[in-house]
Amino acid sequence: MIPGAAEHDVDLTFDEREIDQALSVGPEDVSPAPTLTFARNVFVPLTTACRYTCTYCTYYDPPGRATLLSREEVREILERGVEAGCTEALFTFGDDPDDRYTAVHDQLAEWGHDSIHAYLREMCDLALDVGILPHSNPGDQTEEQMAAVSEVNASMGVMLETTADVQAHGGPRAKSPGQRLATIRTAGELGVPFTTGILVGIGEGWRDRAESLLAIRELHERYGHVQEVIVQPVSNNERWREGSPELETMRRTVAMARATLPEEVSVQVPPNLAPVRELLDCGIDDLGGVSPVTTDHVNPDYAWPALRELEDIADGAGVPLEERLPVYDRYVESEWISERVRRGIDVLTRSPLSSRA
Ligand SMILES: O=c1nc2n(C[C@H](O)[C@H](O)[C@H](O)CO)c3cc(O)ccc3cc-2c(=O)[nH]1
Ligand SMILES: C[C@H]1O[C@@H](n2cnc3c(N)ncnc32)[C@H](O)[C@@H]1O
Ligand code: MET
Ligand code: SF4
Repeated sequence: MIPGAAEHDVDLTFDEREIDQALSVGPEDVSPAPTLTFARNVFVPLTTACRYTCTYCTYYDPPGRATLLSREEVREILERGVEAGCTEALFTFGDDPDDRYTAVHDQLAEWGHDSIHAYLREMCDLALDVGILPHSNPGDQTEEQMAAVSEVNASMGVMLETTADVQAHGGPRAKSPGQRLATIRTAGELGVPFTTGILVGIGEGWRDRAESLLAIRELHERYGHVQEVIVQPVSNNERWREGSPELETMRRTVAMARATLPEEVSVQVPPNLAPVRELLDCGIDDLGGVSPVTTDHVNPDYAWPALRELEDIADGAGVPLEERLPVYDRYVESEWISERVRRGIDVLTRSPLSSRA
């Protein structure tokens, strides 16, 4: 049983046979993708406050140090993004930051907001005004929280991380796999194009990886909302010293993801954290959000490769590199996309992505 699944009323029905099937997949069983995509983004770390303390994460600050970006700071980042031709504003920050930190709560109140989601909504609105599409990943969300921001986001996301009960999520404040799955399900119920993924090397085993991918597949089969699944290797930093997964582990996991997930769901590996050249034959078809402007605030020691290097990676594999929006094409014309976001998309696509700087 997946920890927290019963509590969050998540019932998944895959069986042992499907797990065995996923476990039997290797790189030789999948084909390389015919194209590689990426999105040009700016990272907007709204706050470093977080209710959790994942042991692999350097992003969160202890209470007292945590900060909140002001509207003007956010505007400045967004404008730099637009100038650099970015299409995505990646809003990602600590989970429920106002829950544990009175300073964050008080600052929000001073700015006239009763929750981080109310502020996020205003910042997404600002992004659309400035001319860039919001993709928010605020961690776990209730239906009410997600509904408050879904119509001002082109897509949203949360990493499942793993369905296993790992020590990295231990302690009194721990991510619950059941709650993560409930967040992914909520996105499906609300019709939000969604990004999720697994974090590899945090203490999970092969069976857990198979189970995590099957859980994502089942939720996607119900709602059709998963646009991409990130296979992210955990990276070393000053809090996490247990190392990153071996190349062979990444190769088998990417192949497992490709073989387990339906064809329309992209398999993304971030080029700053993994040797993507050596994973292309395992079925990656997306390199995720890459920023010409901001650092990866979650993994600040790992710089983004230049766009020229992405071209080089695609060339090496003999496939075209294509820029995409934070929302995948198949959702753009659907009723899931609000009028407000559609207008933002129209403005961006009037100047073809391929002809931009
Ligand atoms: O720069 C990063 N982008 C991350 N992204 C952004 C992602 O690369 C792109 O924003 C998506 O591909 C959407 O275009 C995430 C998005 C999610 O929805 C969920 C998790 C992540 C994780 C990261 C991350 O660690 N670093
Ligand atoms: C936004 C996402 O960043 C990921 N994340 C957090 N810390 C690390 C790390 N050390 N290495 C790789 N990914 C990490 C988690 O998967 C989170 O969901
Ligand atoms: C640095 S993690 C950012 C998003 C959120 N706190 C999560 O873990 O999912
Ligand atoms: S990974 Fe996300 S939830 Fe975990 S401590 Fe870092 S910011 Fe918080």
